[in-house]
Amino acid sequence: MLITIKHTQNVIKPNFQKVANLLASRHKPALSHGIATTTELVDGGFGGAKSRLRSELSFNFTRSSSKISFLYTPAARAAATGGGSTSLRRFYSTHLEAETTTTTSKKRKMVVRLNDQERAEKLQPLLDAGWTLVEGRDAIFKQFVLKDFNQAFSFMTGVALLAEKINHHPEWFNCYNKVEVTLSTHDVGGLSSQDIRMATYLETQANLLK
Ligand SMILES: C[C@H](O)[C@H](O)[C@H]1CNC2=NC(N)=NC(=O)C2=N1
Repeated sequence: MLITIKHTQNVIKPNFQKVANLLASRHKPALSHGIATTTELVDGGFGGAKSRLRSELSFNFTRSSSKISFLYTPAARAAATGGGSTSLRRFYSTHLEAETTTTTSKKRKMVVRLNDQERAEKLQPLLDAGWTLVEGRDAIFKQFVLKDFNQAFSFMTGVALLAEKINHHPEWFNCYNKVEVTLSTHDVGGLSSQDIRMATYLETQANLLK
């Protein structure tokens, strides 16, 4: 069976890459390495029969990079090269192990829920500034009262630009000069540093408009 470079580049590697990127963006500190396996039916080369190829994706995450390598298991190697011509074997074995290393972008911040110490240090100043904890949710709420609708909407526009920039969006309601904002991080099911950052920005912007 001929695993062409094209197949590896166009199918296997990008799929693994997607898994790795997802894991890199969502992995918990505890998850520093692991093995993911996938099996796929791959056309045999030169009219060979289809066979099931089981590949292993092994990954290791460090703070600044995630090293992803995928190896075809010995069984797959045997299945893939057994019976093939010598040239096929040679081709297959030279392209059998491909290693990709991606460096998760330095900018991507791993988002986790605030721990107790962070809540005491970072959440308390916001509660002092009028934010309240939402009943039954790990979220914070505040109603901002601006001069008029025009000011309220420009306030929201500025916040919307930050929301897009940091990929963190408020749950909000606007009625004339009032803007009601609820913040929580859906991806982690509660408050994270993103909410602190967004709330702090809202406070700064609202104070500028006073
Ligand atoms: C797919 C997209 O990146 C995610 O859904 C982002 C978008 N904005 C978000 N906003 C908020 N408040 N919480 C999130 O978890 C979140 N996740």
